[in-house]
Amino acid sequence: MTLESASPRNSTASIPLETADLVKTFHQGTNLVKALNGVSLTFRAGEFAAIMGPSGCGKSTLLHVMAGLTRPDSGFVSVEGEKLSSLPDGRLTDFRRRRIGLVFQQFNLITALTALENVMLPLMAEGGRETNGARERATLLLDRLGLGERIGHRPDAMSGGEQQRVAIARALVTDPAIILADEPTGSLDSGNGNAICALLKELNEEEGRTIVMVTHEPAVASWAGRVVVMKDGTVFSDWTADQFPDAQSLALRYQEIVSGNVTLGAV
Ligand SMILES: Nc1ncnc2c1ncn2[C@@H]1O[C@H](COP(=O)(O)OP(=O)(O)OP(=O)(O)O)[C@@H](O)[C@H]1O
Repeated sequence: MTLESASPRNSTASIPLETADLVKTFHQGTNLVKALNGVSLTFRAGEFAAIMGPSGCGKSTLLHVMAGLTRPDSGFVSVEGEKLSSLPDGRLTDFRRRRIGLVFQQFNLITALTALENVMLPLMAEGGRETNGARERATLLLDRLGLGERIGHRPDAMSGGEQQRVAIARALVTDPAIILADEPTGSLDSGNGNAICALLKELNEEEGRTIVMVTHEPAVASWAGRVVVMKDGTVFSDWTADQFPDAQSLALRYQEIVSGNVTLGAV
């Protein structure tokens, strides 16, 4: 079963996500850390991309900037042609809620709410009022993700893999232009991690969802059709699936970069 799209995901939005020359600096005591140092990337509609790189290279910062959770010092992010920097805070929050689906390593579900209520949250109107069709859409999504029997359960009564599927359902419920996932398998064992990767791949292939996922695991990144490797706040390499035929070859190439055995010109 494929969920019907309420938005023109593949028509007007051929470039759902673009970044241009992003720079982001953080203060750490008296030091300045350049987390992003000129990142320009374009993600096409229906693309499934992984962002990899050694710890501290700026992956999460990039994802947060693309999600509008962190404002860059310079450069811009454009989602479906809308520059996030041109939106004041209130409109940015609203835009993000409708057009960007977020998935985090720690699931970020509300423990006092059931799976169904968590998934309905992005559809609730001002004052917590239920909007038309919210319950039906959330139920359909949870069913689609194999959680039809679990909709009344609270997160602490669910496995990590189930909680992450609830979080993915919540990310999908507004039918956003893009799904941004920060280490979505990072808190899961390999079996549950694989199941989440398979689910993301299915959502990408069967529904044309554009997905950008941060991970430091080559086995997880190899599910994607494109792998961007970052180093020191910049894009070090940008590979398509034909350049890494399997997880093992990706792991080898990635390890060479992380260990410093490859220079930029050789990638
Ligand atoms: N809020 C912050 N305040 C200060 N420094 C920060 C902040 N967020 C990130 N940094 C620094 O920016 C750099 C990039 O961090 P970021 O979390 O984006 O890296 P990462 O590649 O996601 O790392 P990891 O794989 O370990 O999660 C790091 O040096 C980090 O210490």
